[in-house]
Amino acid sequence: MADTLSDDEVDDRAPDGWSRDGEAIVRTYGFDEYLDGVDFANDVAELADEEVHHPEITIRFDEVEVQLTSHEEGGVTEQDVEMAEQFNDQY
Ligand SMILES: C[C@H](O)[C@H](O)[C@H]1CNC2=NC(N)=NC(=O)C2=N1
Repeated sequence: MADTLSDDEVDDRAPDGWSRDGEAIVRTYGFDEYLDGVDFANDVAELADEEVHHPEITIRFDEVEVQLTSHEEGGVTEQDVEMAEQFNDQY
C-alpha cells in the first residue's frame, strides 16, 4: 500500500493549479463553453478508469472541479499527484 504524502510533500509536488483540500488535492478548471467542460470531464474520466483511480468531478456551467484522493490509503498519494499532472495535460 502506498504511503500518504505529508502537507509539505503535497505543497512541493502538487502540479500547477492544484492544492490540498483535507485528505484530497483539488483543482478547478475554467471553461467559456459548458460542453467544453463536459468534454474535459469525459477525458478525465477515461484516464481515471484506465488507471482504476477515480476522482470526484463536479461540472458547473463555466468550470469543472476535480478532486483526487486515494481512498484505500486515506489520503493523498503519489498516484494522485501523477494523475493530476495527466489531467493538466488534457486542459
Ligand atoms: C478495486 C478497485 O481497484 C479500488 O476500489 C479502486 C477504485 N478506484 C479508486 N479511486 C480512488 N481515488 N481511490 C481508490 O482507493 C480507488 N480504489
